[in-house]
Amino acid sequence: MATPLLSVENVTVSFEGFNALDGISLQLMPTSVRVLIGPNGAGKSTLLDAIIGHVSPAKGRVIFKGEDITRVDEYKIVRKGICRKFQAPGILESLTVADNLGLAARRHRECWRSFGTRVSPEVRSQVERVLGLIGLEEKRHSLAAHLSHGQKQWLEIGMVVASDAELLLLDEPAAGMSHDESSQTAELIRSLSNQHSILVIDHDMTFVAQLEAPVSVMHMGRMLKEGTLEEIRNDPQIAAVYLGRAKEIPHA
Ligand SMILES: Nc1ncnc2c1ncn2[C@@H]1O[C@H](COP(=O)(O)OP(=O)(O)OP(=O)(O)O)[C@@H](O)[C@H]1O
Repeated sequence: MATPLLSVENVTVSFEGFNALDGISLQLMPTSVRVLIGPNGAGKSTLLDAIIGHVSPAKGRVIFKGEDITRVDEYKIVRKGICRKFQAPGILESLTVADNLGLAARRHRECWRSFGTRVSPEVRSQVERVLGLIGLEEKRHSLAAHLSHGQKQWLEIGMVVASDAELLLLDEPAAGMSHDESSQTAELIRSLSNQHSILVIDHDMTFVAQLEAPVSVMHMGRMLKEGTLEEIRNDPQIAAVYLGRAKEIPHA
């Protein structure tokens, strides 16, 4: 059987005695997409924080590529190949699209001493590859400030990809997008799963259905259920957790 890229094993995270994560476990295989849903306060963001080393678990382990990273510093975890994209784009608006991607690629390939010198052919080809993936070739010389909201989100996903991360953590990547942009984002994430593993938090069930991926449902810091969107949708326990709102989950 294939080895998981990521294993979260019985992780507990406490804030002043309150368990935001309460012995949660999750596995993610290489080149796969997983969607994380759950009501507000379920612990979804805290789980991403625990994976990336932003909070330190009181109990349990996080294993990435067979290595225990539970208490490794956040910046070292990023270098090991996990990268997180927050809901608000973190791009540099005064730089061009290509320069934003170049920065992300260089962070991992070249030491900071070489910053400001010529861009290496390796970085240049990485920028071209990612521009193609995110569909922004035509915008390569545009300032990031001039992009639409959806394009800014795609640029930031591109920056995560340019950094060579193997595991991408995406927090509501389609938030605030039009229906078309949202569909394109789902398509982009599906295509990225050829080379990456992607853990996506989202509340928008139309978007979740478009990802065509297994869904993990969190509730009160625990994993309530994992399955297809259809299985999740038909589970009465989950309907109760969402106080009836699970009926809004569309058929996959
Ligand atoms: N730094 C913190 N200090 C204290 N409590 C926190 C902290 N971070 C999160 N919590 C609490 O932990 C619980 C889980 O929060 P978390 O943000 O992980 O939930 P979530 O599922 O991401 O919710 P949402 O969908 O609203 O973003 C909440 O009750 C929250 O108030």
